[in-house]
Amino acid sequence: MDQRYPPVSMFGVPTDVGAGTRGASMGPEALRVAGLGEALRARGVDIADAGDVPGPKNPWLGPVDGYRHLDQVVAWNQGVFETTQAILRDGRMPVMLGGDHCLAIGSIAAVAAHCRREGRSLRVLWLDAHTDFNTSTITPSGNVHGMPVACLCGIGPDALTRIGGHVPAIVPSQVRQLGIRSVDQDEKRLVKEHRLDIYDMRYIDEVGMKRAMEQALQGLDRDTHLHVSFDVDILDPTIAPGTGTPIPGGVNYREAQLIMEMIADSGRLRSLDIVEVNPALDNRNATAELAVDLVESLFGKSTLMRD
Ligand SMILES: NC(=[NH2+])NCCC[C@H](N)C(=O)O
Ligand SMILES: [Mn+2]
Ligand SMILES: [Mn+2]
Repeated sequence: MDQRYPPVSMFGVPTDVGAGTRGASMGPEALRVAGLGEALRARGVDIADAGDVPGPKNPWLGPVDGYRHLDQVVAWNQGVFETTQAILRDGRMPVMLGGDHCLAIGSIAAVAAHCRREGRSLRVLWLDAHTDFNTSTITPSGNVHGMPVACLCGIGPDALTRIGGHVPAIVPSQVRQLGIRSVDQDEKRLVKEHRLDIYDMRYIDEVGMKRAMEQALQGLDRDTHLHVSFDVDILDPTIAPGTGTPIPGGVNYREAQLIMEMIADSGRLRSLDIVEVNPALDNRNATAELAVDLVESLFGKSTLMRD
């Protein structure tokens, strides 16, 4: 299997405007300090650091009409969209360092537009404790990081659903969600209604991670673009405490490695988000360091034994 990767451009998006706890804005620097660039370079990946996307400061206000900081969320996502698009046009693989998970609206909208242009199929693998499928009317918090999947599927405010120029940017059948264990009451109804393909922790407990991942990756073909949106709160909080909305009962270290190894084996990874690292809540950068370790596996580190 072809284990080579296209050249990578990582970029930081230092904001927490979509979250209800401050600190994910420090995520990009924490991932750099944990050695993300060096680790991938040591693996032979051609990786450049495109620096940080600019955007407005966090005004730290309450929700208005069901959204907290909607204007700021839109502005940041516009920047993410443009940066992701420019990287893809250069023939490189975008790796977004968040920031909170609302930023996946911009990155995935750009990836979807790119796939549409190139006539390639897109699969989104959403690694998360949460389904992030809320809307302004059902959200318990108003935090837009709980809404990106819905927005990408065309359910949300125009300013966010239209970012990629095509509404909806993606359809639910392109998405697989893995690691889920916290879904709000009305959000449950909505994900069922839209038939999201969800591999929740209960399912993983019952069938095991190998089988769950095989199913989540089923149907990829030679020219499928696989986008991985890695919310570090998929991990159990005992190993990844540095995140704003930790939920007990997450994936353990070996399960997390297996997820990444199986994605690497697919040979289809073409874009990545690493989001919700919150250094203010972390224990000596352990969460960023674990994320770097896992991303190394995503780029083939632990396939050595099978080469
Ligand atoms: N990307 C995240 N960490 N999302 C957490 C969302 C939590 C909760 N469901 C909410 O909507 O407020
Ligand atoms: Mn999330
Ligand atoms: Mn989450």
